[in-house]
Amino acid sequence: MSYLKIDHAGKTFPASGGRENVVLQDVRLDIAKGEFVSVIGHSGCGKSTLLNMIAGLTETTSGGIILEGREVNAPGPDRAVVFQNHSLLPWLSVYDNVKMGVQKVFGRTKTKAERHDWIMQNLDLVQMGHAAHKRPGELSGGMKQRVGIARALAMEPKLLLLDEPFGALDALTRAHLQDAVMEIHARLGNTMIMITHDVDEAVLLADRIVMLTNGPAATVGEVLEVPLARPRDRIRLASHPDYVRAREAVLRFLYERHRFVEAAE
Ligand SMILES: Nc1ncnc2c1ncn2[C@@H]1O[C@H](COP(=O)(O)OP(=O)(O)OP(=O)(O)O)[C@@H](O)[C@H]1O
Repeated sequence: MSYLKIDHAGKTFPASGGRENVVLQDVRLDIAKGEFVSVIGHSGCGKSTLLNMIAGLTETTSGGIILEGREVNAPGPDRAVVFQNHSLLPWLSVYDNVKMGVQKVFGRTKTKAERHDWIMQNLDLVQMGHAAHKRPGELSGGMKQRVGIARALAMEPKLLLLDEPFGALDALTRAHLQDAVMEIHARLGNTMIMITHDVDEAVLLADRIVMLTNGPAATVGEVLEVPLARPRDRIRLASHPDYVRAREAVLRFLYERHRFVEAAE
């Protein structure tokens, strides 16, 4: 039995004039515990919709999402999401933003002192302990994303769902945060699913890359194993034959699909 099973899942939205917009159709995927999966596909194909279905924020229209043998049909603290644009509450300090989730999950099982230590431990994990008292407005984009990751991790979710978390960041900050996510994954061994538009990011981080076909009715087109040992070093990997091969395979998939769309228009 797989840890997370996306079982023939589909999503149709109502469209204007009584029509229907079939966004995803028959998506099938089995994800193992501790796996890092990247999801890539052209803009608008349904990546966020898929992640939202796993998060329980969007209902599936057909099929289902099964996490550890139980069907997902609502959001829950066992699935934390980090969005591209941080969703921190601006009137709360960094500390209190993380505390909100911690109270919800550990309000009954950890003492106040334990919860405090846990909040600080998670902020330190993303090197943001020093900014615990600051408000989100006083932080850079990269720092806000770090806090968003800390807040998600502090809930000890079974699944960490990352929806283009670094899309709005400059290349250097992005690289630092990619390294931070790889370290966290190595240390905690959590199951992570990350949407990205960035082929290098997908190859660097993932154990497997799930490539979605173009919409409408997008589905899994190809799944690529990334056979690179960890820890991964971006500089050393850049010329590694397996890295280059994986990168090419993803580019080819996207390029061929893209051409197909143009030809069909
Ligand atoms: N709540 C909604 N109601 C109606 N249609 C929606 C809704 N959410 C998404 N869609 C439609 O579903 C399709 C897929 O959107 P989605 O955001 O999942 O794509 P995406 O692959 O994540 O795009 P991008 O890469 O540009 O972020 C789009 O056509 C979008 O208009």
